[in-house]
Amino acid sequence: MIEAAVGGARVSVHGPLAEDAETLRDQLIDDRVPTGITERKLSMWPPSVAADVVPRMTWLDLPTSSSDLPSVVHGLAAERAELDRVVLLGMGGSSLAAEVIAVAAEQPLRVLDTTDPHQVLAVMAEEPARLLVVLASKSGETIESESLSRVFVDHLRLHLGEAAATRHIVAITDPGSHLHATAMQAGYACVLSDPMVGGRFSALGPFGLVAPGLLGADIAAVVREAAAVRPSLASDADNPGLLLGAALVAAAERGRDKLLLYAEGATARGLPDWVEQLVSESTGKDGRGILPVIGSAQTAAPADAVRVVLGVSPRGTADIVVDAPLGAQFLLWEYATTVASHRLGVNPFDQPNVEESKINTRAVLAGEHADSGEAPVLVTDAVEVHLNPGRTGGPARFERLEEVFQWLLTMSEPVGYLAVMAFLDRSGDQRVAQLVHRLRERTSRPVTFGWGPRFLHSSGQLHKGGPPTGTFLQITAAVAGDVRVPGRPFGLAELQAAQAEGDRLALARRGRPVVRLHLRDRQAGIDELIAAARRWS
Ligand SMILES: O=P(O)(O)OC[C@H]1O[C@](O)(CO)[C@@H](O)[C@@H]1O
Repeated sequence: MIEAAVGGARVSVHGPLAEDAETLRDQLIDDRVPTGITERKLSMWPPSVAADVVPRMTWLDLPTSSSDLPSVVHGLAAERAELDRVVLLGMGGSSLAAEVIAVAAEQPLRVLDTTDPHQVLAVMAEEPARLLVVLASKSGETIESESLSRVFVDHLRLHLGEAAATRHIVAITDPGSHLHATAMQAGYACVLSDPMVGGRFSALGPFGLVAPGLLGADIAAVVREAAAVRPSLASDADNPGLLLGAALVAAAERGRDKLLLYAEGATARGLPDWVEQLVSESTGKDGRGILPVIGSAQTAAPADAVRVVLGVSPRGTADIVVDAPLGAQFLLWEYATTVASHRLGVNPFDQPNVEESKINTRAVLAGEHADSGEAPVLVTDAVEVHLNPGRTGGPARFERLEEVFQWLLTMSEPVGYLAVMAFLDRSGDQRVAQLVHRLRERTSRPVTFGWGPRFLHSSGQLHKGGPPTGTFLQITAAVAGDVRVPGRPFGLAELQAAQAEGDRLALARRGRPVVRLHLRDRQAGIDELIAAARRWS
């Protein structure tokens, strides 16, 4: 076992990985990586990315530069004390950390990082007079956030009147964005972010802190926890972030490039989703990358995976344990991901392949690709099964849903993974997770799960840009009622369907196996999937 501890944070590496991690850590020290990162040296990075990477290292300053933020947020909250239902509209890095902090603080933050009309309608059904809506988008242009902003601004104005609605809206964005201009014009409270800090590295800035702070979470403590470990990042000894990065890379370099992430204890409960975005979107490109797999029920990790526990490991079965207060977890993982990206030779701050699905989505919305939906290869009472558009190989027909599951698992052998992507309501359709449990019981391969379109801003980058070993199961569904997007020619249901189709086309274009299960009736369809999975096991 090898460990590094500082400021209440402790990283330990166990079993055979410990020796490899120690060797690699020493090599990183010889290469002067700790100061290379903290002193933002261009020479750390391949020349093709260095000029882009180095100016984006200001996330290292957030433990200091965010020290005034808690009092700003406190002021905003005090002026809006009666608005006790906080709704956060934002994708990926603009909402994931906020959700983690709110979960740890047991504050009921309503996060809408979706285009699912059912999930959105459930929040719209709440009393408008109590809503405080946070519009969170660095760019101000992300289609989900922009559409949801239109929906909620219109909703508040309709119920409260234009003048009164203004107090119910807080914007978080980069200076100069379209959202910034709108906020200024409309008189919304607006908290500006550092434009050089990328979304997934912004946990300790306004995107992570404002929404939970408005609900009363102790965000000053989160900043302090990060500040306590910040000095260690420049040092060779007692640098837990360096050991974590070394362990991730040592494992990946020996072919163990999947992280089975488990959270232990209330503090870390929401953390795996945030780590998933950070690691997969930062490293998953140029055919390389580390695949996080959250909360797998598998007892035996496949040979190409390492087990990572966030919190105190009770069973001693982990390869890596990161036991730290939340603020320190954020900073250590950001640093370790930067170390891993350095070693992999990728730019941690871009997400080139997310764009592909976005372009396809816009094309689908514009009516192109109208013929991409080939005839289903199986139709049951409530489920249609579609294979890759323009696919090569694979069965021409399936007789039963079980055969579809079996085929997908076979396609993920021997070194791949199966990604289940559900474009459903993550509050109302949670039962679909039972299907994932069954699939995990039937395979030794990693099975990931993501809600669409949320995962598009997380593991979606790695699906397309990372190692080409994924097999994909997409679940889409009919909607019972749509939500109109004011000023746009589409509603949320059409947008959600176009996002699923856009991503399916991007995956299929790479020759990856993709099955789409379309639920013609949501609840009956989910019932059928679960029943088929049970019959099969
Ligand atoms: O804050 P924005 O600009 O709306 O972006 C949201 C998310 O979309 C991405 O840019 C791409 O997935 C993420 O990196 C980011 O966190």
